[in-house]
Amino acid sequence: MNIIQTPLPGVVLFEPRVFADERGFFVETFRETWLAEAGHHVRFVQDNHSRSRRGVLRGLHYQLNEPQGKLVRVARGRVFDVAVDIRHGSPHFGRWHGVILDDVHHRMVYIPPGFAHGFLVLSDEADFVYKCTAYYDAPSDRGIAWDDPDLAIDWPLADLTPQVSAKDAHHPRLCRVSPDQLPVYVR
Ligand SMILES: Cc1cn([C@H]2C[C@H](O)[C@@H](COP(=O)(O)OP(=O)(O)O[C@H]3O[C@H](C)C(=O)[C@H](O)[C@H]3O)O2)c(=O)[nH]c1=O
Repeated sequence: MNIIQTPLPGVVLFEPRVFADERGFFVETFRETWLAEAGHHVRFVQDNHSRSRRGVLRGLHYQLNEPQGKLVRVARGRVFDVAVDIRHGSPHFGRWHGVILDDVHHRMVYIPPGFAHGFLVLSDEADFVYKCTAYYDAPSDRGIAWDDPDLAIDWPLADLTPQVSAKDAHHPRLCRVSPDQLPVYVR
């Protein structure tokens, strides 16, 4: 397993060893020790799985109460995955990092609590699976505009027109979110 600290502090890339043979492949997708090795002492309490068609963009989402850390990966397909530091008081506030996740290299990303998260599906279909460090709390589910001009996320749209949910189409720009509606940066 390669553990790579990304240029966005806190966001970590995991590159597992993939064992391919004539039957197919085998890959370990989670070890509790990986997170500790990466400097994150967290416990996961919920697993999620979403399936999306090409061009779907889910995000940018975050949870205000009990912010969720997420260990994300693509079980099938290919996506462009983005994390944004939106923690009020963070020295990296408003910075984003994007990475391709797919079912060839099986890379995973850990996104700490307090970051907004989203992804764009590049394959015909994508099964996106992830572990969360806190339970889903619908009342405190929040979002940031995926196309926020201040974030200027370089989504690999090419010929894609993003398909976003009605909810995701109406999230505010980060600059319009009051600080009390943002996760707090804890040094
Ligand atoms: C996230 C979640 C959703 N739901 C229910 C609520 C809705 O009735 C339905 C679809 O929810 P939503 O449209 O919020 O699903 P996504 O757009 O995939 O949201 C996720 O997408 C981005 C990329 C994330 O990082 C978050 O994990 C999460 O916000 O599932 C649950 O019951 N439990 C959950 O944990």
